[in-house]
Amino acid sequence: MSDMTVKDFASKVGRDVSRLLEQMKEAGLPHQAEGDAVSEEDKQRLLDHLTRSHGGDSGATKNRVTLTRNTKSRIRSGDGRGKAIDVQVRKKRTYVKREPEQAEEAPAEEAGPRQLVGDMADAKQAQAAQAAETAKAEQAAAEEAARAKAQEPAQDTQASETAKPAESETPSTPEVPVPEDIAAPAPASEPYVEAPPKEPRTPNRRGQTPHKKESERGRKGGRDDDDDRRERRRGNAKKAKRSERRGGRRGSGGRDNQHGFQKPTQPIVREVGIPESISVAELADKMSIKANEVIKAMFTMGAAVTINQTIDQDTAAIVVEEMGHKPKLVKDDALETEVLEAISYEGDEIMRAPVVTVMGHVDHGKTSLLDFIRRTKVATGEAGGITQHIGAYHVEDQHGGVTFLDTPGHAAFTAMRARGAQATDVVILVVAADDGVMPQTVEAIEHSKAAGVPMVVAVNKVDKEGADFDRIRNELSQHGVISEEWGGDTQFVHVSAKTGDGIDALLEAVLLVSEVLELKAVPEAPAKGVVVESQLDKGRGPVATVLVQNGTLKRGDIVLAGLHYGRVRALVNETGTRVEEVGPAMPVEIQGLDGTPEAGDEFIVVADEKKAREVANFRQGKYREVRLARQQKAKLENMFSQMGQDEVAKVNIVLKVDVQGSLEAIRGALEELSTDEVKVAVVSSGVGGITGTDANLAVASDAILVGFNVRADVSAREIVEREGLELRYYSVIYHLIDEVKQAMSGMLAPEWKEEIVGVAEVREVFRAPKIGAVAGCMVVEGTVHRHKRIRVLRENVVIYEGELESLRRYKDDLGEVRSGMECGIGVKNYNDVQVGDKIEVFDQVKVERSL
Ligand SMILES: Nc1nc2c(ncn2[C@@H]2O[C@H](COP(=O)(O)OP(=O)(O)OP(=O)(O)O)[C@@H](O)[C@H]2O)c(=O)[nH]1
Repeated sequence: MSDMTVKDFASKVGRDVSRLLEQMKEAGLPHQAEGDAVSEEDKQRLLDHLTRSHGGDSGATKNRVTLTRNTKSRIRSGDGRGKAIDVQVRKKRTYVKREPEQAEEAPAEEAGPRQLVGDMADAKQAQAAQAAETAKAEQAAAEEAARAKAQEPAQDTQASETAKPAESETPSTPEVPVPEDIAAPAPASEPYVEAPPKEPRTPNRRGQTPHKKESERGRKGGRDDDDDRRERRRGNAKKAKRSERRGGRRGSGGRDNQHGFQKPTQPIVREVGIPESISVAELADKMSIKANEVIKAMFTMGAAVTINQTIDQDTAAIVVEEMGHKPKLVKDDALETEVLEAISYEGDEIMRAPVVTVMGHVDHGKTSLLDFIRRTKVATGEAGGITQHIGAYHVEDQHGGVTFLDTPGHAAFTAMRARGAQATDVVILVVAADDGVMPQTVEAIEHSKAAGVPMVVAVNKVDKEGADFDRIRNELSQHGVISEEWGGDTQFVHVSAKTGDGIDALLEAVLLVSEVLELKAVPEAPAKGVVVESQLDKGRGPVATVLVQNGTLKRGDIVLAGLHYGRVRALVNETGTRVEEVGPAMPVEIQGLDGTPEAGDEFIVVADEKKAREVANFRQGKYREVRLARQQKAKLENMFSQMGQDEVAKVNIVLKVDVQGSLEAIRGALEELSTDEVKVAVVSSGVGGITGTDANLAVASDAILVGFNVRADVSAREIVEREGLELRYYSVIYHLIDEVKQAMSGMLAPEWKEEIVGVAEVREVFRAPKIGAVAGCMVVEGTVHRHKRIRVLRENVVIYEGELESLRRYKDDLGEVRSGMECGIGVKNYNDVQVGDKIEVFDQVKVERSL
């Protein structure tokens, strides 16, 4: 074969002359110009160099060639008119000569480098030709893939049907250009195999993990060459082809797409911190699982909960254990504890005055007694001698001081105790001499005994005739209250709240008891005590009467009381005098709190205002949670889910209606709904609008507020809003009964609910002969719509239901008028509108249920 020039050679191999020269230079050949002669040896050197640079090693055991190809095609779905999708398939195939002996045997020398490059060029042409055929082949391959999929769906893990056929067709199709001179002759059945996939980063994935799924996946995806070869040897060409496809893709995926995640082989057991209450969503989050799983788990445990429902610590702990994690109960009042523990109450103790509560049966003279003592014993202040009523007062006797809590009756005493406050040292039990021991006398005895508070019996009304002291002693002894004369330890004092007889003796007796009790306090300490009562004063803001039980409360102190806190702006005692400080066992009214704490709330003086605020905020949050939990319980919709949790589910209702007649009917009908499983109890009912007292009662008794043709007033609505009470309005008895019935049977909650969309207040009424009454209104809430149904309310009671005849503003007829605007309203077929009435516009809205 005669030598040729570089130019000839370049044109022969279809290469750019300069590029070829470059490659020759890289191969260490001396050629510089296109006219330089290229010998057979030069070609051989160039070939060796090129082979090496393609990852092969001439004469070495592994030769490889990499082919890349892009094909583009367009497929149409359906009958050809459907959506056209462009499919681009990028393929990179590396072929490796695996068997060195075979390579050696190969007559590579015979073919020669010229042949090689020539064939390389041919290969290019073949490739081009093949591209034209690709679409056809794709079609065929798609069909084949579909068939394969149908036959072995479990094995086919490929995702994209559009990309799959084009790619899968390539490696095994005969037109793949495998240059014979590189791909030295090898057994026809197995000339070349694709480069084996790199070992996945997880070594020996197959069979190493105990998870069945994982190992299966490993087996499927990680099929290696050995498997493939074995399959080929078996002559199962089709299967081999498929596995090759899979293996090839997995191979490259193994290299490029391998991620570092390893599926944990053991379940992860987390330590889950559970606060005192937690929502289902939060709990799931802490366990790193979906809320649905928690809901499911709880459902199997017999509790139906919703994602936002708050559950208590104990329940949450059970759920966490059930899910295989470790619960860790967390006290979330750490800050509070820290603040409280930081206060030191160390110091010299002094004797303090006793705090007294007066109890007894109705009309036995409790108030009279308290009033008499206040009137006669409280030193009048500078403000014209008028004593101020602040819920507690202090009297000084020649024997010592006594502080009276000015809220007679055991209801107040117990309410305070229910809040954890033990304010009373001594109870004065008032028994009217002419009436004797009555039911509430007995209750009072029980309450004070339960609190472990000693008693002094004041036998009152001794000025009246017909007193039988022995009978009283006798009756009381039956309840464990035995007078000293009879060998017991209770002092009996005969008094008259009317004349004042025996009052001094009574005070003396109280002081005697308190001496035995050795009541002590540290005056030189930050104050702490209990809230006796509080209210929102129009001029002064929140004011609270507190009883200092220990320490000294000073003006300027930072007080944390229940859910509220504040700097004490002013201290006013029972005589109306402003004071700078008060010591132990003294009542005082304080101003400066940011809200009104509840009677019975504890108050403390803290050093840091910021911490006081934080604790108050925390308490408010906690209070809200407790309230939310309670709300959930009191909802009509949740009634069914409560069944089975307790022995008998109970739904409490506070009912207000428009007229006495409906009251009896509704009350009866509701109570008749009670079954063995669910008890419907109307805890309170009455005629008239829903007031703040009704709402408070509903709060206290976990009840639903139901208004039948009546509406809630402002204070009630405020409480409803604040406490999240359920307030429902009805105007048809059947609807009310039906909804409660549905809730009881666990059916869906009412799908349709009335929603008040606007309220207009009647400010003036114009009467025109033709059109009747037109109400000049101000829209005070929402929007008044011309075409929606309306009700006319008087004193929050519905007096008419119908629709609007006209809605006007100046001379324009309007479809709707928004809040804050005036308008003229004509009610269809109703002319009795009066100033002060309200016109409420309502809508029927669909309530979406969520469990
Ligand atoms: N004669 C006489 N009447 C008295 C005496 N103490 C109270 N009363 C009268 O008894 C009635 C009831 O007295 P209250 O002080 O209102 O009795 P109470 O226990 O506070 O009653 P409730 O507040 O309803 O629980 C009033 O009419 C008093 O005037 C007394 O010592 N002698």
